[in-house]
Amino acid sequence: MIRAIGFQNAKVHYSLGMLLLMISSVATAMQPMFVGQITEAFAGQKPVVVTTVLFLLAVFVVDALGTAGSKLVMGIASERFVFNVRNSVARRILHTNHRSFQSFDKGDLNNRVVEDIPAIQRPYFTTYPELLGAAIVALLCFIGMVFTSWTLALVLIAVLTAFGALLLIVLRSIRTAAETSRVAESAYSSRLYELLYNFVPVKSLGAENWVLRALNRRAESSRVNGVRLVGVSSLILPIINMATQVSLVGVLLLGGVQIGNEDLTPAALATFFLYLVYMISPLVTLGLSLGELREAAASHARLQVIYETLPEDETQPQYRFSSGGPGATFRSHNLAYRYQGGERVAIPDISIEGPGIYCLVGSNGAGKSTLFLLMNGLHVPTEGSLSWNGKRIHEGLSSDLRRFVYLMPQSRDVLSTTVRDNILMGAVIEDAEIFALAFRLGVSNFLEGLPDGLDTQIGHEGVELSGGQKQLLYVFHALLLRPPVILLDEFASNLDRDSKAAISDALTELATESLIIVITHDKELLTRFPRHITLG
Ligand SMILES: Nc1ncnc2c1ncn2[C@@H]1O[C@H](COP(=O)(O)OP(=O)(O)OP(=O)(O)O)[C@@H](O)[C@H]1O
Repeated sequence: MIRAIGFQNAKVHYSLGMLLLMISSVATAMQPMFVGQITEAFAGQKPVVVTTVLFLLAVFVVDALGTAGSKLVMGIASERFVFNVRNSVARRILHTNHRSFQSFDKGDLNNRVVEDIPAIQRPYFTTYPELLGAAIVALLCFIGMVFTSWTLALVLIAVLTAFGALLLIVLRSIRTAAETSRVAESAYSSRLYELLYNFVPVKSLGAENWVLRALNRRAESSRVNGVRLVGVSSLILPIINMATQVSLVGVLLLGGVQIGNEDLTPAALATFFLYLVYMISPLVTLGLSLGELREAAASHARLQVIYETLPEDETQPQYRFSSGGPGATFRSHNLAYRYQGGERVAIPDISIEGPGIYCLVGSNGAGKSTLFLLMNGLHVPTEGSLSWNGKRIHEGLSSDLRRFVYLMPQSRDVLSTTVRDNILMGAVIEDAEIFALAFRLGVSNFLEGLPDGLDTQIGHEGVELSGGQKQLLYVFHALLLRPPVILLDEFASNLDRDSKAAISDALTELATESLIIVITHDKELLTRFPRHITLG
């Protein structure tokens, strides 16, 4: 499946690359034959045939051009492969349901996309072509050897079979070592992610050394596993070296004996030896490539897990929510949600009639944020039921439901893009409407003071916004889109008095047609919006 995704629009380049590679490999394997003929002419003190020399030069050129051309088109195809798979995995991650997404560690997920995808393209674009080229050269050289001296060729087979068996045992251990090494690297990446995210608290608590020690422990585990992998992989080359040395010595000794017995001519031994030398480099490539294949298999398995454990979210909801005029109604019955860690959050039976504004209150951990996630379908109830406008919510409805119920979560950050993109998040709304809203909220100065207006870049390459300015942008989205239901989790915690009052006015106006539920601990807002729903 991953292979089919990766090869979209890359097959033509790939096939051309393979063809060029095969041509250059045949050209390589023909060289000993021509060199052998020239050597025999020298040895027999006969004139060298010009066409043989010309053929030798021609195969040199074809070899060089074929190798370079093949590398180029394969490179183009491999970049396309990585691009395709990255897009597909990112799509799967963003389209999966919330519960499956939560089961993944974010650093680990990042590591799989950034590291494992380039790792899995290697077999197709480097290893298999190398294997094919090596196999063609080795096979043709071997045929040449059989025709030169079949007894020496038999000895060679015996030696290579013995060392081949040894190689297989090593290759099996490489796959296991590669898997544990990738897991350790991901664990390091996850920890690093968390710590970078918490840079400010770490610095202000003076916890740099404590954090470094935690990071070092993961780095140490990654190092130990890396060493283990390098350790097993490093056995490949000595095995191949030994195999070639034993082959070379064996052929020379046995060939010498055969020459003594007049079963073989010195020129034939020279040609056989030449074939063997030409065969050695492909054999080394073959051994090393097989090792790389085992490492890539480990990465492939990690990516496969993403496709298997992140199901694609529903694309065609069977039921379309519509506000059907003002007044969304919500009901819950025996509702509970159990987190994967085992925490069970029970929600009392609730009945809410829109439009209007309600405050959702309760102590820390009472389940307010959990209820919001259930209300907009990101969490699917593990017990009981909930319904909007009499329609019971189940998993298949969630994507349509989220267009009906807008949720602004408690923890959110701006994206490194323009102010306009951060406000709209893909929605199509005229700039004039954004400025009109800013004017109504009394925050025009904020938007007009930005260096490039709505095109101002936010993030490390642009301006930094204050916590309150960020919250303004998040609330803008809801006020502009005016969805039938709006859930705001602590929307005002960083807003100044004036902004809070202006947004509250705007929400009150919006609440004539929409149902707005606000999670807040703010006394002013609790007084202003007197209808409360209490949890816990
Ligand atoms: N991702 C999670 N995995 C496991 N348990 C969770 C998760 N998120 C919340 N919980 C648990 O669910 C319970 C309810 O949490 P929730 O965030 O809904 O409370 P809350 O009322 O919004 O709290 P607060 O006012 O502090 O934001 C808590 O006991 C919390 O530990």
